[in-house]
Amino acid sequence: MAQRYYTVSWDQLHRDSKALAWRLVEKGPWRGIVAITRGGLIPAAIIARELDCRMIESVSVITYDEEKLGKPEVAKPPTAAGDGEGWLVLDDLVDTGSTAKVVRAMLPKAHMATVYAKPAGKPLVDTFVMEVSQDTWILFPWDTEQQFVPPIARSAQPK
Ligand SMILES: O=P(O)(O)OC[C@H]1O[C@H](OP(=O)(O)OP(=O)(O)O)[C@H](O)[C@@H]1O
Ligand SMILES: Nc1nc2[nH]cnc2c(=O)[nH]1
Ligand SMILES: [Mg+2]
Repeated sequence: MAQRYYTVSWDQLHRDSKALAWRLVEKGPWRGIVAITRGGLIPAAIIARELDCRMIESVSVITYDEEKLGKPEVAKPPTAAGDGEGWLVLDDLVDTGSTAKVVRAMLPKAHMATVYAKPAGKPLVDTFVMEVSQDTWILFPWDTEQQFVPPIARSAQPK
């Protein structure tokens, strides 16, 4: 289990994805975008809009069962992106780098980018926006919902 959580709101995800688009627009032009599903789909949609790109491919890699790391399984390989030359591969984050490694092997010439990166996976991506520590679990807006929390005074330990 992660030692801490970092909650990302829809607003923040939109802002951080646009910041990534600003970095990527300078590195194009791009033939198309390969989204690593499922987490890469929303950043890919935001970035495709900013880069004016309508050629979207997907690759599905299943690496985690909730917070439990497993062996990456390719549920759907990319078919339209060849060896990846001129293509941009997008994911929400890189953590251990297991997913990125598998996708790199399929698309060796692609440019890989994520919105968030942890230190262990950082060397596997070409561009990212924000680094978070390795012991942090990022909670995306699709993983969470707003709910009641009790006042601090009621949950604090008595002295
Ligand atoms: O760098 P890694 O340690 O491989 O972790 C990063 C990957 O883990 C998550 O995907 P997940 O396997 O949970 O699937 P999902 O995107 O379908 O939710 C996340 O979206 C990245 O794709
Ligand atoms: N939501 C989420 N999925 C992950 N997969 C690997 N690391 C993470 C993380 O920090 N948050
Ligand atoms: Mg994923």
